[in-house]
Amino acid sequence: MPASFFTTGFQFLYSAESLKHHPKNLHVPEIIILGASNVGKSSFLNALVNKPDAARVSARPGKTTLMNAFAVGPPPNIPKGTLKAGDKMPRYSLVLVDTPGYGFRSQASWGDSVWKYIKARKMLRGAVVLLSSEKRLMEQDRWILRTLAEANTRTMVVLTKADKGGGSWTQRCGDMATLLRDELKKISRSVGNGWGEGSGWNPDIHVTAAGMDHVPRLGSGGGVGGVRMSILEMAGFDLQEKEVKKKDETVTYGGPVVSFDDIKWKTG
Ligand SMILES: Nc1nc2c(ncn2[C@@H]2O[C@H](COP(=O)(O)OP(=O)(O)OP(=O)(O)O)[C@@H](O)[C@H]2O)c(=O)[nH]1
Ligand SMILES: [Mg+2]
Repeated sequence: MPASFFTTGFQFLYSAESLKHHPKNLHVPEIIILGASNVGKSSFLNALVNKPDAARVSARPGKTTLMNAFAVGPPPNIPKGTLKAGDKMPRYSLVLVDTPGYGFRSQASWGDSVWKYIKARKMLRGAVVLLSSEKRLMEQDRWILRTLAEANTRTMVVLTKADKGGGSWTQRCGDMATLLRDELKKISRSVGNGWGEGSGWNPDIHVTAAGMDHVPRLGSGGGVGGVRMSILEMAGFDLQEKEVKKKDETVTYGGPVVSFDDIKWKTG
């Protein structure tokens, strides 16, 4: 069900250099994909929408240079009365925003435009922060997690490239998830604005191998199924129904999500 949601009505929307270049959006939830250069953001988006060529991917860092917005999902059920005069009824339910990576030729403008977007974008409902399971946490990763905490933006962390790196991926990713939860708890405590475990950051740290169709013991699709559900949950959709339905903005989701452990055990 979440899979078909992400492949329905897919379209490229626009590229934007900074906040002022994003067209007005008052109705459709947005999810931003963040992470270091070359971590696999564009590959991850392509895996989500099940289209290998949706966003351009390259082995060389610095491929994505603008914020690129993509639409997915069926036409939304927005009551006509809530549309502002002159606004068109959107034809899709969710916007996914791919971003340029940080850490490559360190551009000051990157931090500035993403920071402004996170602080000011009205329909931003959540962020997916990608971290490479073959690398250590970088200073910029900490900065982005703290920025999201300060803006009180719901955040989920996804470890990518589970298929790379030596040794057992379960051990490697499990250790990294433990370290990250400690880091996230530390940020929660120091920011102190209610951005906590569950309410701000998702305690389930998902693992993906977006670059591959099948990873042994990770299941077909490399953990993307559980990630799709968590993204829909952050964006405010009801996953208990047969169809994916948009929830009232004030209702918080209390249903099941596929956790890191579930992925590990269910597909073993
Ligand atoms: N083995 C493996 N390779 C991956 C995975 N995800 C991405 N890659 C590879 O990593 C490289 C970078 O992927 P991109 O998706 O372009 O990374 P990005 O984060 O969008 O990079 P920038 O746009 O430059 O910031 C490509 O060669 C991908 O094929 C993965 O899960 N496993
Ligand atoms: Mg990219």
